[in-house]
Order: sequence, then structure tokens, then C-alpha cells
Amino acid sequence: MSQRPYSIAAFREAARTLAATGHRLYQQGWSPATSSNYSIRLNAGHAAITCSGKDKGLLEETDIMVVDLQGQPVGDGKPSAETLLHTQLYRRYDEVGAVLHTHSHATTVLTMHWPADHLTLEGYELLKALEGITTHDTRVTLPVFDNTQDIAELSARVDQAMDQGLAHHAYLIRGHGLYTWAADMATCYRQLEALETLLAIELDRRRLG
Ligand SMILES: CSCCC(=O)C(=O)COP(=O)(O)O
Ligand SMILES: [Zn+2]
Repeated sequence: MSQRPYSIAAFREAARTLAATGHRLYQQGWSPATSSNYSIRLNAGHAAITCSGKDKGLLEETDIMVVDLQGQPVGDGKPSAETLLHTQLYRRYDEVGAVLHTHSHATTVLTMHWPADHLTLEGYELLKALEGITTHDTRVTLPVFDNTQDIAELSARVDQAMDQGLAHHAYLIRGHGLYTWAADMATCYRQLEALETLLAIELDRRRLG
């Protein structure tokens, strides 16, 4: 009888999905140089997450491990250094089933060059790829948090911002990247792809003046 506090079948499926997701995101150029981390909820108290420091273009199922929602490893492995940013979302929202974090060129330039504490996307048809949005005639505000190596402190800042009703689909970390979340990985990937595309467009538009 298994002593694991999660289903091994659910873990294997999550590991396969996360590895495949890493390959796609690396190919897009959004997860260079071992950056980024990805996770999938396994149950009410556990998530499968990428181990720290793995090349996302070569991600394998063995590069995925389990953490509890306090961010503690369950079994062997060193979880992502940014695990607490994933578990904050799973703890806060029962309906969150997947979290993706990327390090794209566009998010880095936009958040380093413009000092604002938020970035707005408005009027784009592609915004309809975000959960709950049904018209281009809308505005999505992404908070920008200053970067730190103290991920516990950053996750507390994110939680406070969410208490104030900020960050519905995603947020940015300055000079670092994007976090987005959704009920399942297919939705989360679609959302991430839309946001990264729109942020690259936003960067081009700002360059054009
Ligand atoms: C080389 S990227 C620096 C760390 C980071 O921001 C990241 O997304 C990857 O960290 P992890 O521990 O998840 O590999
Ligand atoms: Zn990162």
C-alpha cells in the first residue's frame, strides 16, 4: 500500500505535462538559461513542481518533484527556489490548478525600462484568451513587484496585493519575469502565451512611440 499523500498516477501525469510544457516554453525563448518554474496541483495539499536549476529545454519527468503547500519537499529533490510563489497561489485559491513562470525578453525590458508599479494591456482581441474575458474592450492591469532574493517576503507582498483586489490573471516581477495561474495547465498555457505575445507587442509599440 502506498504511503504517499498523493496519487502516483496524478504525479506521473503532472510530470509528463510539466516536462512537455518546459520544452514548449524554452522553444518560445521564454525560459532561457535554466530560468522559469512550473507547477501543477496534485490535491488539496500538494503540488508537482520543477526542481531547481533544470534546463527547461531538456526538462525530464525526473526533474519534477512534490512539495506541500507550505513549500516543503515531499521526498527527495531540491524544489524551485521560487516555490513559495506557487504555493501562495495554491493556498489562496482552491480553484488554481496550474502555475507558470517565465523570463521573457519583453517582460524584462518593460519592467526595467519603465518604473511604474503596474502595466496595462487594453483593447487587444487576444485578451479574450484570459479566463473570464469576453471582449477586446477591456483593460487588464498587471502589478509589477520589485525583485528580491527573499521569496517569502515577495510572496507576502503578492498576497497583500491580492487582498487589495490586484492581480487577477498574472503579475510581473521587475527585471525578472511573469507569473500566471489558472484552473488547469491548458488554460494556464493559453493565458501565458497570450500575455507574452501582448507584452512583446506592447514593447514594440513603445519603441515605435
Ligand atoms: C537562472 S534564473 C534564476 C532563478 C529564477 O529566477 C528562476 O526562475 C529559476 O529558478 P529555479 O530555482 O526554479 O530553477
Ligand atoms: Zn524566476
